[in-house]
Amino acid sequence: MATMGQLWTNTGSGLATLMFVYTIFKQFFPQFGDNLEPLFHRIFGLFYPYIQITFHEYSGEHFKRSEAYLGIQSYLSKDSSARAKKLKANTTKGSKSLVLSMDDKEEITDDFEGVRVWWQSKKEGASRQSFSFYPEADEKRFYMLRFHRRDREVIIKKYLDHVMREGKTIELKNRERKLYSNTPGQNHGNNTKWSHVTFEHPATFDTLAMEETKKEEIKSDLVKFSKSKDYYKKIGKAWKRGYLLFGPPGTGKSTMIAAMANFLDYDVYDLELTTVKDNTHLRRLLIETSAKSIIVIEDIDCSLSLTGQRKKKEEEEEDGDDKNMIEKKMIKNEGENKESKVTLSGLLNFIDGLWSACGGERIIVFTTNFVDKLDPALIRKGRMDKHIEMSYCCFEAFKVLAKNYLDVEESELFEEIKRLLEVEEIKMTPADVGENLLPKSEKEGAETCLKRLIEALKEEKEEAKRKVEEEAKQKKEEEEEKQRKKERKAEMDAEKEKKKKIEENGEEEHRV
Ligand SMILES: Nc1ncnc2c1ncn2[C@@H]1O[C@H](COP(=O)(O)OP(=O)(O)OP(=O)(O)O)[C@@H](O)[C@H]1O
Ligand SMILES: [Mg+2]
Repeated sequence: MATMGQLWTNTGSGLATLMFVYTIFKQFFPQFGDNLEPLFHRIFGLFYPYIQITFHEYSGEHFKRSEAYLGIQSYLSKDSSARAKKLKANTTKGSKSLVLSMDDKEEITDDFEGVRVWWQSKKEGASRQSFSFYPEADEKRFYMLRFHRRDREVIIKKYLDHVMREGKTIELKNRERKLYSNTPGQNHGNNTKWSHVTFEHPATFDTLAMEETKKEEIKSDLVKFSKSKDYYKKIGKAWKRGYLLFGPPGTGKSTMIAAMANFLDYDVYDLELTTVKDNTHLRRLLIETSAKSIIVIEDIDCSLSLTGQRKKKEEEEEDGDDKNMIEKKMIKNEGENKESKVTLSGLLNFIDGLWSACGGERIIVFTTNFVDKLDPALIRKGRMDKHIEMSYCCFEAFKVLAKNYLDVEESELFEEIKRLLEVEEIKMTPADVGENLLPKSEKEGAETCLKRLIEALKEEKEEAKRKVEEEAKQKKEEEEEKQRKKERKAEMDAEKEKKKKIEENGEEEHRV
């Protein structure tokens, strides 16, 4: 009895013969060729149990590569680099690394839910003899997917979706991420537009100096957000999340944003509100942002009329005597508002409303040095979902910096540093700690740097002590001055009282 292999070989050669006969027949009797083609395909289909789908590189719009083709290319790149024997290396626009894909005429197999498929990279078209600047223009590349017809359901309903989804994920991972900014140098008429550079900030959560538990909490919050597309859809909320980072300068707010972007593989839009003319312009800029991005507004407390309204209010509450001063300030505020008319409500409306229509996930991050200065409407939960305090360097954070800067994980000097940071509670920002740990010459070893940090911490302690003493002294002097004023006033009052009495007595004597 013939084996399965022999059976297929026989069928295969039978089909080849049929094809050959048909081609000859078509050449000699072209008038019958077209009529017989459907019949031929039907006969061929009876013996050939496979279905083929082709995905062309260029389809539809001219010069625009088909998304499906690119998705498949990315999807297959992970397997082809491991399995195909002939590979092709490409740099695609916006990709940060080489994309390896299988070369023309190569075939690889893929298994999905127990179903096997075959992918082939193919090329068709004339190879021109004449010279052209675009020698490849006539070549048409495509991927051909082949599968057994009994698997049609799985392939059409599930597998192709799976390929596209995975392909997109790989594409996103490979893409070059961008840092966008709306700098005033890029003026178009009156409005600034986004310009971009490659985003290559090296900060990661591993290099971020912060308590481990806090880092883990933020990381899992980000992961949960990025995977919650369906959840946000279900609850009818725009797929966005707001973070407020607050803390003194040099505690790592900007570094944290870079670490977030690197962690999620998102683009960053650095929005400079002072160059945004008005709410309409702001809206346009925000609508232009792409999905998978972090929109950053740094130092929100310094951002013009957002706090301008508050400034006016505060001024009204000021001592009425200084009217001239207030008027001057008001004029100044109006001047500022003229330059930029972005309002708090404009920004809030956008955060709350329009994003729902934009689709795609976005994170918005505000940073500030003074959280108390912000309008409560801006930072209420729901708008800024997570408030993260970036504070002075703790021992755990120091250890991260020591590892980053000096490659040191243990040292007997650590005890002293721990005591200074935890027992003495000396406040130093991670930026200052880092500056002290940074070797200043080739010769400087880790120990020298750690000792420099200890000295700096001690100096900081002295400085803090001096400050406290100075403040106490100033306060005491103010109290004394107040007391003196009080006593002087009491003396003057007594004097007045005395005078009054004398005068009253004089009048009485006069009357008597
Ligand atoms: N938590 C941290 N972990 C690691 N490096 C840090 C940290 N904080 C500060 N640094 C270092 O200090 C420098 C300044 O930090 P960063 O710009 O992030 O501070 P910031 O809080 O944004 O300050 P500002 O309020 O002035 O904008 C960074 O280049 C970084 O190297
Ligand atoms: Mg900053």
